Amino acid sequence: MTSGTRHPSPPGGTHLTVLSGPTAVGKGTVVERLRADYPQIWVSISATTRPARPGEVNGEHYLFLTEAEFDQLIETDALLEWASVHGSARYGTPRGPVLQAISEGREALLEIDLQGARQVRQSWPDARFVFLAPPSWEELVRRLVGRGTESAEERARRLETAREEMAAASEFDHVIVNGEVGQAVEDLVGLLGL
Ligand SMILES: Nc1nc2c(ncn2[C@@H]2O[C@H](COP(=O)(O)OP(=O)(O)O)[C@@H](O)[C@H]2O)c(=O)[nH]1
Ligand SMILES: Nc1ncnc2c1ncn2[C@@H]1O[C@H](COP(=O)(O)OP(=O)(O)O)[C@@H](O)[C@H]1O
Repeated sequence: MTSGTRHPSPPGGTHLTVLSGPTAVGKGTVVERLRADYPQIWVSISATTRPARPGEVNGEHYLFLTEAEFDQLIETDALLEWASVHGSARYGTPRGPVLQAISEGREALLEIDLQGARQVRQSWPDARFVFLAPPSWEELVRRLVGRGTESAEERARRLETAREEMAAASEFDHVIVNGEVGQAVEDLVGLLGL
């Protein structure tokens, strides 16, 4: 789904980290805490075709785009990766801001799904790939139910995908278990060398 553009490893090692993990493992929660506690880390803002939820700000949580606008980004090779997630909306990482942040010497973090992580692996093989795992399958289900944002039918669909995603953990360079949020953030920051 991405172009064939490859990015060379920058001198001094990689500054790009990709965080993935199954639905409801706590990716959003961990990244939110990281943003608050470590503002020096640059976090990518994804483009998406899903509608904004109440309280979400365009350009802050996501770039909310129409299908045509998203198509335009694909056609102009402006996305580092993109994927249809949970069968509905498309999500993608704008390439320019990532390159800009890295050229400024900042640590850059992408929170994207497994399909996106695999694409970044193709174009940016030296990036650091981190899988956020739940303490157990039962706890993952508890978090998904506890969040209360999906219908039972949607939850079942997501758990099906989550089973496949859990099986892909070994593709990643590092696995962090999200037992306690603060500890998971510290583990992640440790990998970034901060
Ligand atoms: N490939 C890809 N996946 C993304 C991107 N941004 C977010 N995602 C994934 O899309 C999913 C969004 O999930 P959802 O629960 O519907 O909404 P959220 O509240 O926006 O996270 C999560 O699995 C994210 O990891 C992106 O830029 N690229
Ligand atoms: N370490 C944790 N311990 C307990 N509950 C957590 C933890 N991390 C996240 N949660 C809860 O789990 C649910 C899913 O977290 P969320 O960040 O929305 O997941 P994701 O972004 O991976 O889909 C939320 O209700 C969140 O408050």
